[in-house]
Amino acid sequence: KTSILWPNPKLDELESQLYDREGYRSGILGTGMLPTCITFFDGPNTGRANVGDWVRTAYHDMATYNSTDGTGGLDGSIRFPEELSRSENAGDGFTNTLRFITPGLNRYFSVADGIAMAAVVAIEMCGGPAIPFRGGRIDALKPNDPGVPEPQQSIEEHISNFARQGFTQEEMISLVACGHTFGGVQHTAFPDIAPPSNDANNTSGNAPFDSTFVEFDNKIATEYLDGTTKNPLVVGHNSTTNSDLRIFSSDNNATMFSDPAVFRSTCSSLFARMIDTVPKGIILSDVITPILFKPVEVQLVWVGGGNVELWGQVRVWNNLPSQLTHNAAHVTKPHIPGSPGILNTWVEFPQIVLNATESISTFWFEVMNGDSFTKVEDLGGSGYPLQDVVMMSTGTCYTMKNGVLTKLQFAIRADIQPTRVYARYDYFEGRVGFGAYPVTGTFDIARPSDVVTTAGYEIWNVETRFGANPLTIIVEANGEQFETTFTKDSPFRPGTPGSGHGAPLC
Ligand code: HEM
Repeated sequence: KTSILWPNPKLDELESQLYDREGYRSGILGTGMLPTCITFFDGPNTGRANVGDWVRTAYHDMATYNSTDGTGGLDGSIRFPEELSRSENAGDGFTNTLRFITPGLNRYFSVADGIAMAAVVAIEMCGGPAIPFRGGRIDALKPNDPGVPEPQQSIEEHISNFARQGFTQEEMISLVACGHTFGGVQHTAFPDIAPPSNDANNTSGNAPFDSTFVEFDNKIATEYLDGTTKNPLVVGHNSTTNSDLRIFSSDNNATMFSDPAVFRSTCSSLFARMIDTVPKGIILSDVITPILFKPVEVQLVWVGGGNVELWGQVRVWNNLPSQLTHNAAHVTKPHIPGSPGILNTWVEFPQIVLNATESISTFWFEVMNGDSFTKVEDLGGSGYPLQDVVMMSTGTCYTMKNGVLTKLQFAIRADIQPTRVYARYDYFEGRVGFGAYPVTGTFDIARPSDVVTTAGYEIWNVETRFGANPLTIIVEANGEQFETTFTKDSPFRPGTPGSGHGAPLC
């Protein structure tokens, strides 16, 4: 349903973060699993991998959930130093995860959605099942009550703890096995459980849960069942902390099955429930699926001289039509293929110059495949809507002197009487890795005295200290809002994506 509404910046952003995993315009998450799943934030030779940290982070953020009153859950509260310093959150895996994902967050992409999506992308890219992802988690503004299970606790405590989180005993057994197919116990974090290591390729002393600790598979179960497991929470020298042993055997191994397909589908649905366990009152979106032909940053741009250009790209999901046609003009060969994996491709619009006085209000494009079947992409007949009330201008530029200063230039339709013109920008509250989360601020823009009117548009020149990325200019008129967004990567110059992008220096 939501996928046919355009533009829908939040959906577009989440879809891109979820599915643009590598190459040009990739989001931040896929890069954590490339070139392989052994990749680790803190450098090689630690014996660790991002995938372990990311999946554990999602679980620990969620595990504070209290199903009786709907408090806690996956809400990004694990970013607070007070939560991080609890013994139930021992180790630096959470800070590693937060430091990796936070720079990719913004007004549409909360810490909580970032943590949930990081787990989904990591699990999928490391051989696991697809996990339906819904967006819309809202970041908590204070720490949650403690409640993450710890290895020295009794099986009774674990059963009641998981019940509080909303999981039965059987689901607890499965979820622990699904999580512990990745990663292991680090000596640095749990010196009493994992022995020290002299291995130069395992400086953290990682004792893996199974023999394939960066791969999703059911070896966590089969090695446990056939007695070959080295899982430090099953065969650890200190029986008090052998929590996986107590959990896995708590129903006489009835749940610890060896069928890989059942393991896969069970984990998919339990991981989905894990990330969808959010505080009461938060309503998540529908499952986000890839948009096959997705307009990206399509907008009308003021280029001066009374002219307007239609700029933008179409992202083609994971395949390549032989030709993409836009408003009947033949276009472009795709020039930036995504790398193997998910073969997303971006196709730049050709240069389309319009006189500002004969503006357009919709666009559409055609996709032709080898069999000469032509498919029109026009939002089911209505066309993709464009607004021409406020347009960014190619006259915008940056200076780096004394911090960043942006010289904004934008055009507002002269027949509009704006009741308010203002800017919206993103920034981080707190330090990255130490409680930071993205927030949005605004500032009003007064009509400059030197406004010039050309071809039915007023040209506004405004200086701002905000080198903000993105920076949105919003015009309120007749009870409606019209907006245009400047990003560092805005296609200020048509042409090859990845080069000549972004506002030029002044
Ligand atoms: C009673 C329940 C659980 C206990 C006592 C427990 C305990 C532990 C311990 C002690 C570690 C070592 C952490 C480190 O050294 O950094 C660990 C790692 C991990 N846990 Fe659990 N865990 C439990 C449940 C879960 C669940 C339900 C999941 C996910 C669904 C999960 C996912 C992970 C992952 C992925 C790692 C690897 C972290 C890494 O390698 O960086 N755990 N767990």
